[in-house]
Amino acid sequence: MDHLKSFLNWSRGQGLVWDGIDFKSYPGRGTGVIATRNLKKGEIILTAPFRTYRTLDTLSPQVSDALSDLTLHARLAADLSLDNTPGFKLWTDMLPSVADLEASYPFFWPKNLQELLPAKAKRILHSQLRRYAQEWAAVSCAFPELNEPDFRYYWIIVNSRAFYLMTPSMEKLDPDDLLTLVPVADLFNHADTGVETTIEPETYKYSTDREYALGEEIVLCYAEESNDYLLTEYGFIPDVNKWDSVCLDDMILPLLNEEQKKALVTREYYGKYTITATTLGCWRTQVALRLICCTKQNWEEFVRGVHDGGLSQSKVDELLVSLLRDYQVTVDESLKQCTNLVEDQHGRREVLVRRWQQLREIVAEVLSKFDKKLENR
Ligand SMILES: C[S@@+](CC[C@H](N)C(=O)[O-])C[C@H]1O[C@@H](n2cnc3c(N)ncnc32)[C@H](O)[C@@H]1O
Repeated sequence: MDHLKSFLNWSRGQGLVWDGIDFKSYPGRGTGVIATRNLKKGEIILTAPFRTYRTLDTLSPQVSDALSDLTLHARLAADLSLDNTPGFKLWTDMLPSVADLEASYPFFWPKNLQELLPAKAKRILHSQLRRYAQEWAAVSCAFPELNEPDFRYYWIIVNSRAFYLMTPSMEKLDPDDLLTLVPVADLFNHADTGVETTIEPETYKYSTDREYALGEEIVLCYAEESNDYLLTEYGFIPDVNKWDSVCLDDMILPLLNEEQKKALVTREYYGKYTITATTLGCWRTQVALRLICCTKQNWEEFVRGVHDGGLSQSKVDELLVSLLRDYQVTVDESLKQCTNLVEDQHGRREVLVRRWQQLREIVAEVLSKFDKKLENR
């Protein structure tokens, strides 16, 4: 906690201002933000001047010059790895440790555990690992003195703590170049909904999205995404996530022939098929399944909004239910494999088991809704 106090004192000195909040450690979530009085909706709790951020504009000239072709993510990670200023040391001292990250991030897990992740999480992870390998190859060539564990650590730190912010000077930038590290604001933990941000000349202001009672944790929504995404990008799975979903790509895509795949690509409906506990198949899922169940002409008309697809709905529902029943078998097998893993002190087995249980619950809920829907037909 002393590290946190020193960092907060330094941050105040840099011009960060907060009111009605404090920072404390939460079991299993690291440091978070707590209300120190009852807060009304819309109260400004944190003001962070642009000059305290680490962005494209604050990269050291050596990193900017040598790595101009790389993503800002990689350039920020290299810049952090090479920084040895005293203020920066105060920040890094209170960051999660290497051991914390290694336990929670699938990126660091051994291959046998990575292979047990659900398909969507695996896809995100593989793309992270591919990108990381390319970026490290370029960074190590430009800065041979850098050691890989440092770069890898900061690469994940940037991944888990940077926001996409748009300051006026960034308006013309490529979206990837909006990545910004904002000290202190990066202490908010995540939940389904949370604090709001507004931009004022030279500062970002963080305000309450609702009333908070004294002692309540104040959170931010990092992304309205599934737990597969939160696990691979941020290293945790919340118990409650109204944005959670099951990705059906691995079940639907193999059912499509080449012509059907082409039709979906042309219409920009290829992949990202999901179900949630509240939707019985998202719009994209409805589109893809209809292509399998209906004539091409009927499908074209559905996609163009000529009709609502009501006549083919029961066929679509039946196909979806049979896919979900098959998926239930996959889920149960994966759950069994994860449950049989040897317990490890990092809690990774527990995370895998919880994730598969969550997917099982969503599928069971959707199937029970379908049962009711079919009964009422
Ligand atoms: C932006 S930082 C938030 C501050 C962080 N807790 C700390 O100690 O520095 C994001 C990290 O906080 C943790 N975190 C955030 N929200 C969480 C949640 N709801 N449950 C568990 N861990 C969470 C994860 O480790 C995540 O990678």
